[in-house]
Amino acid sequence: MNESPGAVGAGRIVDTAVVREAGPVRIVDIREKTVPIQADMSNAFINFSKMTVSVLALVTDEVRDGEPVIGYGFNSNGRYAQGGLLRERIIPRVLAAEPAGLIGAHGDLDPELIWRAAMTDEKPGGHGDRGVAMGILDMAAWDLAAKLAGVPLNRLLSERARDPRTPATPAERVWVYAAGGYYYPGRGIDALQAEMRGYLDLGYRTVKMKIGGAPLAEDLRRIEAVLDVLPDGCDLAVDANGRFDLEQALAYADALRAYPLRWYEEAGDPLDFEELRALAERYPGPLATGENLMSFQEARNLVRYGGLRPDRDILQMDPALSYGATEFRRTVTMLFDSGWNPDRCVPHGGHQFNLSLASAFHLHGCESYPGIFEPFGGFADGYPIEDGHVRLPDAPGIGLEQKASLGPVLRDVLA
Ligand SMILES: O=C([O-])CC(=O)C(=O)O
Ligand SMILES: [Mg+2]
Repeated sequence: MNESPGAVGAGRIVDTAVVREAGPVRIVDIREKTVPIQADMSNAFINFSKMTVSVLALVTDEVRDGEPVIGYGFNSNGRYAQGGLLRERIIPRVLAAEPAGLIGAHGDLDPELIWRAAMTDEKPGGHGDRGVAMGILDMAAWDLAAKLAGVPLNRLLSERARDPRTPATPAERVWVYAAGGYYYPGRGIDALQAEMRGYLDLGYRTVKMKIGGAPLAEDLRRIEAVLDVLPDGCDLAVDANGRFDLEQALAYADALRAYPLRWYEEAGDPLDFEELRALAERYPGPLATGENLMSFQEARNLVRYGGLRPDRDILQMDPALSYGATEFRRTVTMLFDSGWNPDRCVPHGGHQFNLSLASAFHLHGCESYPGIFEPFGGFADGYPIEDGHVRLPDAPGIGLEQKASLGPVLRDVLA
């Protein structure tokens, strides 16, 4: 058993696993556990005191170094755990699938085939929480596929899931920015400034803060206070979490254009493309949105109808919340076909799965949540942020075992 920090030993499973004699690897068990990631902080729309995450383990009969090979997945923060959907529909379909039907051209378990089995008898539309549940399963399927292939996920995705227009090898480092600046009870501007200084000390060059949870004048004071602590070469993005109607979105836009913001995020409802279009006509700076689009089809509607500008705006679709990497590869192709370069994408989510996708598909970057949404947020231990960029570990899979604080949570799914 690997005793390195963060190793996810699962001896108990070895005892019960059907150890394979010959033939392709089989999935022998799928476990889901709902865990809290509560924090008494708020964006303009929700408070996170009751936030939860589903952690899922895909257990195989492949044993290496005395341990079964297991793929792990979880959802990004902001959408709740999906135990119901997973346990009632998605997991039983994968377990009921003919094992040989899940083996792809590479002779191993294929995430695309697992995805299709899980979506059996699901009608089009109605994405929402189903996209989240599928994202959790798909993350585990890709973690598993990369572990079985013995390569880091960014390399596997680059080899097996890359659009031909994407560079042939994964990016070695990815631009990341620190997302924080939430509203906390009784918290003043000094604490906000201290939080942002902390991100700069960690090596970040771009920080993000919440707006829309306070009156405009107060938000402008908060923004100016953060800009005051940012040295040259650093910048600030702001995020309204879909709080504003058109009138409010435009009032903020008119005030925000006085500041050199990196972007103005999710002003209005994620599906109100008419509001977004009007905002894009009025606000000259970069806009960002997409984290609450839960499917390829919704992302396509954003590109078709949202009035966004491919030369400056940022797309934040989060693969972990929207049917996974298997679906995101289709989104990448759709973007190329629509005259967008995927390097306008900066996925929401702040974890290693999306970081691997950003590297494999040469996206502009990836979100990061230093110190919040732990232990799910954040990257591998020993990979510091350097001048706003991070490198990826060279271990098989997503690299979740390279983050010691995740170990107990992953082990617990199997308990
Ligand atoms: O507060 C949230 O739900 C997270 C969010 O918008 C972001 O990371 O951009
Ligand atoms: Mg956001």
